[in-house]
Amino acid sequence: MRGYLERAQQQGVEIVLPTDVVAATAFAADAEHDVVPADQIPADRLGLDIGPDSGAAFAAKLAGAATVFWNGPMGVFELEPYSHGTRAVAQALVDADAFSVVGGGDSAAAVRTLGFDEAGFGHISTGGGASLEYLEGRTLPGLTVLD
Ligand SMILES: Nc1ncnc2c1ncn2[C@@H]1O[C@H](COP(=O)(O)OP(=O)(O)O)[C@@H](O)[C@H]1O
Ligand SMILES: O=C(OP(=O)(O)O)[C@H](O)COP(=O)(O)O
Repeated sequence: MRGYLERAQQQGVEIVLPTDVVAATAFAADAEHDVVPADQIPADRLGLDIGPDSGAAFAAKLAGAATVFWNGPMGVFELEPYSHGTRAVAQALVDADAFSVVGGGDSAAAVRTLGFDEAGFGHISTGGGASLEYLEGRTLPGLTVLD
């Protein structure tokens, strides 16, 4: 992780990390959960979503973007208490002028499960890792066959 952050800094790429996290006592919707600073998750808790400050910060960054590629929900969106971070990012994409691509089976499911109109996004693909490899310029066997 630190290696990635160093490489990004060297190349002038900004990485925005969460500053707060929803920390729960168990992987369950009815578990006790609180928002804590990202670097202070108690040892007996699980971080299951980004917190509201992070959601707002991510949304603010997305508001000014021209193109957004979204791969991966912000938390365990399937459980309501931990769906708010993912909802904040999805709403930011809908509100932004950016061309947005949602890539990933779970990200695509999140957009639908949370009730967003798919028309609010530029493109939704079930391919997550595959989409990223395609953007890297790698050859995808399935596409090669179609050529
Ligand atoms: N903090 C977390 N702890 C456990 N599971 C998580 C956490 N955050 C997200 N998840 C789960 O990971 C899955 C998303 O996987 P991911 O590979 O990131 O998405 P995609 O398929 O869109 O690429 C979802 O089922 C989500 O509930
Ligand atoms: O994007 C996905 O996963 P990934 O983000 O782990 O690559 C999809 O769930 C991949 O599903 P598939 O490999 O059946 O096309």
